Amino acid sequence: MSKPIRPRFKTAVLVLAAGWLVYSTAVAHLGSLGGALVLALCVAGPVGALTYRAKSLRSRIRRGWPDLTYALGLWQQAPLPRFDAPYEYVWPRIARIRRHPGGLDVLIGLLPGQVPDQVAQHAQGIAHAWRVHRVEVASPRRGVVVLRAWTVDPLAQPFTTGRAVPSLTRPPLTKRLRAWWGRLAALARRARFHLRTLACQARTAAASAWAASALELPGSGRRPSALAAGGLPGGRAGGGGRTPSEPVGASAGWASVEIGTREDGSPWRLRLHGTHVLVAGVTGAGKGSILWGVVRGLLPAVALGLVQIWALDPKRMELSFGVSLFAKYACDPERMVELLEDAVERMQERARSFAGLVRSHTPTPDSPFVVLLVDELAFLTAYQSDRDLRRRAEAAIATLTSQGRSVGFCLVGALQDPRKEVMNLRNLFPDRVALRMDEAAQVDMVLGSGARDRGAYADLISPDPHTGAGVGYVRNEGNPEPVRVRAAYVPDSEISALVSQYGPNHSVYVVSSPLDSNSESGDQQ
Ligand SMILES: Nc1ncnc2c1ncn2[C@@H]1O[C@H](COP(=O)(O)OP(=O)(O)OP(=O)(O)O)[C@@H](O)[C@H]1O
Repeated sequence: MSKPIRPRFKTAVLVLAAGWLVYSTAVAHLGSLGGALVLALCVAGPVGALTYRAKSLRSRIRRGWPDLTYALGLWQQAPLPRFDAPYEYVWPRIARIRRHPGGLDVLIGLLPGQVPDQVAQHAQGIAHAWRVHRVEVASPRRGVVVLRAWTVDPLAQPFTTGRAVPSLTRPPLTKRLRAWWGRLAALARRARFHLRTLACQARTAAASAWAASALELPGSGRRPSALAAGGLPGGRAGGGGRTPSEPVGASAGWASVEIGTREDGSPWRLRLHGTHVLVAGVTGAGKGSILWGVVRGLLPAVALGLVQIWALDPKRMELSFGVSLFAKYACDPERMVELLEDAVERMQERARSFAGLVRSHTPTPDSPFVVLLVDELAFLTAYQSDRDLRRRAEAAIATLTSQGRSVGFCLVGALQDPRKEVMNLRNLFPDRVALRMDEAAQVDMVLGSGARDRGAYADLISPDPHTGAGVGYVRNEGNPEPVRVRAAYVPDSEISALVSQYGPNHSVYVVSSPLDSNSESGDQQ
């Protein structure tokens, strides 16, 4: 028993001796006031440290981990060294706790026979036990699980890229003061979040530079030319096989568009060229902000003639607001199906002309990148009472999504109900976004099996539009890990501004008018 006490005893004697030395020096030079100050510091220091230790999330996690793992059923019985030895239990140990910009990463070593899914299915219970906003589970390597605890929700505040719409009635002073205080607090939280992000990025960059120099890699710190050209999804400029001789399209951004923010504070760029995107969410989940984010991001390239946006708007309430921005627009069932079939025809014609000559499509005014926005896909595939129209629509959507991406056709479809009876073609969309969902099972229907267990709790997104609209989880083709994102809100005033800036500049071929149920065809300009 005496062995572990001895070093502590020595330390205590040394600390007391040092304290006495500091105290007597302070009394000798500053008198009794100096002595009182040193005494106050001596009391406040350890009390502060003990309080922090007791209250900090890090120490709460460490202290409560054995009990929590017991409650979650993650304990195992240790093998008995002798038949008469008492039973002993082991639990997955915390190897390390690291800071990340929005909270803590807790690195757990799994016990033999345990799999990450066993921990992942308790992510919610762990978040409640730790009193944090959310816990994500990832397994970066075999035998290890990282529990990413988010203490704050960086996406709780909505944002737009346009100007705020001024309120018509002036709220009372107390309300205004509270709103100002809320804004200040949110600003401080954002600043803190961004500072932490910067610090993390600097640390990561320093670590990779150090690792590269330690390994003496030639050209360390430089990206391979293929990546530097922006061909990666998520590259800030347009990509998709872009060559240095095509600066125009690159600056206008057609391969991907920035439509919001990811949970880690980085911009959320939605890849469009070379893929198709399915956006699912209940009514009011914010599908409109994604559709309008795509439109807003593509308009500079539309103005250059490199991109065409075709809009299918069965509700007549969403995309009709900016009808002059689209190369084609349809809102009644028959015209919408015709428009889809027209896209299929053009796609096949382009494929025939590319065959043997071009392997990847690069937009030019002669062969623009065509983005079809379909609001409420189920209207064509499930709710359509005309069986022939439904069959034609399904055939056209299936052909476009299975063959269109390599020849510069992208379908962005929105729908409310992701069940197979409603949308049996969802597997043909490589990239998918799950906004707020009604049921837990629907999350996996949209994002793929196991997405919810990996932390995509789309069914738990707040129904309050201020906190939850536009919030969702995105799963890209190359990365099965769902990423939490929030789309920027595109207010009506901004759509009007886009219409007046870009609307009259290019010719509009309206297939059917949003104001008229008797559809008509023809060139408007
Ligand atoms: N990104 C966002 N940030 C904040 N609020 C948003 C955002 N997107 C939408 N909202 C709010 O939520 C409301 C509903 O959004 P929206 O109409 O886009 O939902 P939806 O999913 O398209 O619904 P529906 O399927 O019924 O058309 C909007 O009126 C707006 O107030």
